[in-house]
Amino acid sequence: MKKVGLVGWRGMVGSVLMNRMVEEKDFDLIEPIFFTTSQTGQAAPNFGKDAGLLLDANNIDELKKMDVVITCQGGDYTKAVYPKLREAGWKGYWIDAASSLRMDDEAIIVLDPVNKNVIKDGIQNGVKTYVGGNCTVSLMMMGLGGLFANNAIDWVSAMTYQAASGGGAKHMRELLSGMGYLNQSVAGELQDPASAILEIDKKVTASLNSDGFPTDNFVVPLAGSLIPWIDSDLGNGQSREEWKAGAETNKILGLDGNAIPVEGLCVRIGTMRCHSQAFTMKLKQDIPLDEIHDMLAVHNEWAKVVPNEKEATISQLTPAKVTGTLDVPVGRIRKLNMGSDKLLSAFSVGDQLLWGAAEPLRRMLRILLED
Ligand SMILES: NC(=O)C1=CN([C@@H]2O[C@H](COP(=O)(O)OP(=O)(O)OC[C@H]3O[C@@H](n4cnc5c(N)ncnc54)[C@H](OP(=O)(O)O)[C@@H]3O)[C@@H](O)[C@H]2O)C=CC1
Ligand SMILES: N[C@@H](CC(=O)OP(=O)(O)O)C(=O)O
Repeated sequence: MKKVGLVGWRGMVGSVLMNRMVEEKDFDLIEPIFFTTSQTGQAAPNFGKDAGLLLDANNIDELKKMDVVITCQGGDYTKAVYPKLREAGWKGYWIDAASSLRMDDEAIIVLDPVNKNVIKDGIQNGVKTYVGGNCTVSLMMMGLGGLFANNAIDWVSAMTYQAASGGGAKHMRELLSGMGYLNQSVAGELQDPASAILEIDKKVTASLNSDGFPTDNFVVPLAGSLIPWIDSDLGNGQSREEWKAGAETNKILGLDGNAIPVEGLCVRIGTMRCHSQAFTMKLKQDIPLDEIHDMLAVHNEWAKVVPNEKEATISQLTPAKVTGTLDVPVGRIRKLNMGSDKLLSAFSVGDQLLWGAAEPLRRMLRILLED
């Protein structure tokens, strides 16, 4: 049995990963060893198997004993530990949720329903470092996988609606605190059906901009507002989150540079853990809608085509419906009335902690175990 070191298992992404590993009985196939950066020596969690005590996640000698290390601990941890581990001669498999190593030549971005061939080639060629993709990129590729696989896309613009969870657990809490703060500020008026809506709105706006509104994590209000910037400022008008779309999509597909341009604006909105995206695509040729539906539906078992009708859309294509599931529904598929039959729109929703973070890592482990 392979010794698998788990780092970051009690964080938000790590907890989702542990749940999925239990559901899929992955622990039956491995010898799990749990690491921590803060609780060395305490009892390890028991996911159906006694795993002794927590080991120090910065102890290179202990990590060196692992066949595989899976980390959801974050980029700073990866930057601090991964080079030392490799310099110490460790030849094991490193599976990582953080973005730090994604674009390194020695790393493959994993999303096996889309790039199993790239992963298999990598294993064959001795690649030992496998990194999960950015959440919006992975979710776009799960939803539109059929079009990418058929080399049907000339370019795509992805306008995102990203959930608070992308920032981490504290950001989710802040969103809820903000919602509560706004509600409290007009609780009395809401009880009274006769109260004037413009008075309510005035109070809500004042609350949004008041010093008491919780903004420690997002810096500005999210509840009752939105934030059209995610991740750092690259200085060229683009956010790092927007840059990832083109860079990672092409790397996942094993294409050079920006072979398929992917561009757009990334926006944080007040949802908990589902990222949504509105796509505008130029197809390489005019493909009939029913063929597009077929391509999307057969590509992977999680992409679900939603008919472009009001009832189906509002009941199936929302974070409320999708949260906690592996489904990636894709709807609003239509040719845009802009003078070309090659211009297509689509909208997708997906749980960013599942396909956007934990699931590709879990499946990468499975691929290694089955290899
Ligand atoms: N959030 C997201 O959407 C995505 C995140 N990622 C990557 O995953 C990394 C981890 O993200 P995320 O899971 O959100 O981070 P968390 O902040 O939830 O967890 C990170 C670590 O914080 C430590 N920690 C300290 N206090 C607590 C506590 N009370 N409960 C749980 N853990 C605690 C744990 O380490 P220890 O046990 O060692 O103390 C834990 O592993 C990110 O930095 C990013 O690189 C990737 C894709 C998406
Ligand atoms: N940046 C994403 C979450 C994330 O962690 O992305 P990445 O793994 O690319 O750093 C978001 O905020 O929604």
